[in-house]
Order: sequence, then structure tokens, then C-alpha cells
Amino acid sequence: MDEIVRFENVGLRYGAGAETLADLNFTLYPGSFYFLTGASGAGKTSLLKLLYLSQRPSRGIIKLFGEDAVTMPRERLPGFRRRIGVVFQDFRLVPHLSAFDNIALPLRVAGVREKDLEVPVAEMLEWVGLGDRTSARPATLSGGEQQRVAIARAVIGRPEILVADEPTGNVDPDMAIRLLQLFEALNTLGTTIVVATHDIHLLSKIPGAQMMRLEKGMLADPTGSLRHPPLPNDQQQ
Ligand SMILES: Nc1ncnc2c1ncn2[C@@H]1O[C@H](COP(=O)(O)OP(=O)(O)OP(=O)(O)O)[C@@H](O)[C@H]1O
Repeated sequence: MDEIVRFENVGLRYGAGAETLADLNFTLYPGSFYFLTGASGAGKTSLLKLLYLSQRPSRGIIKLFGEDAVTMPRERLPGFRRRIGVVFQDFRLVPHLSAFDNIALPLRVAGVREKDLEVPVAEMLEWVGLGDRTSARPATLSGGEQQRVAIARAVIGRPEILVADEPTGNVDPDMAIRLLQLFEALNTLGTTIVVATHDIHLLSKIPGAQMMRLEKGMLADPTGSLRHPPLPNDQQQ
């Protein structure tokens, strides 16, 4: 497959107001790493929702894995969503499940046997620095710890696309880099990564990444094409 996502003239309008997203035209390629940047309110979360199929556009065409995601029958959506890992801005952990069970969820849904999930889940807990919080429920974890559980849950099933909305917003700079390294490792295994972030400093940490910048609901590059991020020196201001 030479493309994994294609948006053609996509617009999104909530209710009767002006369009929140307008004239989006872009293609994402398998195995690439993308940052989505833009000021608060520019429409990053809205664009990600279109990508992980929790929101339908008001106009345009969205192709995902080579198929038309807009006209797809509803009963096929869950199968498609399973191919996409999502780190939500508000985490959305299951409150009555432990950190371990939250992370194990995608594997259990995929039918992985109990004896086969212990090791990968424990390894993932270690990787995100929560090896000693295995049994903790979300309410007893800090915001940053919950964020790390949410990331571990999104990546453990090795999704074909990983969509992450401000995934480092609640962690310190060292942990932010560590989490980006986790995304990079997943990317090396072939997952297409889309990370929405305000944090311009993160962009230089993944030299091969490409950048999409939203301005008031439109991709800032007039051609709508993806651009490489500026060189690290340009980001110092
Ligand atoms: N469900 C909704 N109903 C109506 N308006 C919405 C809805 N969701 C988002 N909006 C509006 O759409 C615009 C873009 O919001 P969005 O959350 O996509 O921006 P963002 O770039 O992700 O912002 P932030 O960085 O603050 O998360 C905002 O003006 C917001 O108020």
C-alpha cells in the first residue's frame, strides 16, 4: 500500500457555525512519523477524531487503509478502529481496572491468551516507568502516570496507525523524550505515527518526522502538503 490515509477536500462543521476544519488535503504514508501542530483551538483534536473515526466529516473524502471511511457501513467501523491505537487527551482509562488490566485490554479484545499477555504487559509497564504500580487503579495515579498507562494501552497491540493527542502534556521533559522514543521504536516496526502537540521542542527529537501545521482549521502550507520541520537551530527562538 503506498498510502495509509488520504483526506480530499475534507471539512468539519460542528452544528450550524463556521467550519472548524476546512479544505484539508493531505496523504499519510505507511511507516512515517508525523507531528500535528497548531495553536490551541486550531482544530488538532478535531482532525485526529476524523482520523480515528470517532467523527464523520461534513464534506470531503477520507480514505483509510485504501477504503472510503466516510461511506463505510457502521458495522465495519469497530474492525477498522482496532487497527488504530489512540492516546486520548483525557486518557479515558477504565476506572475500575488496574494499570495492568487497562494496558492488557487491547490484547484481551484481540483474543490473546492470559498466559501470553503477562510478559508483554509487564514489560510495557516497566518501559513507561510504572513497574511498581501494576495493581493501581487510575484514580490513585497522578495525571502523568495515567497518561503513561494510556500510552502503553495504545501501543501494546502494535497498531498500524498510532494517533496521540498531546501525549506528553502531563509528564516532565525526560519522560516526554522517553515516551517519544517508545513511539519511535513502534515507528521502526512499521507503525504510522501521528502526534498532536503544542510542544515545538519535541519536533527536533525525531529528525525524520514530518510536520503538519493547522491554522484556524486549515493546513498552513497553502499546497496542503506535508513539510519537514525546521532545522533544530530555527526552533531556538
Ligand atoms: N464537539 C464540539 N462541538 C462544537 N465545537 C467543538 C467541538 N469540539 C471542538 N469544537 C470547537 O472546534 C474548535 C477546534 O477545537 P479542537 O479541540 O479540535 O482544537 P485543538 O487544536 O485540538 O485545541 P487544543 O490544543 O486546545 O486541544 C474549537 O473552537 C472548539 O471549541
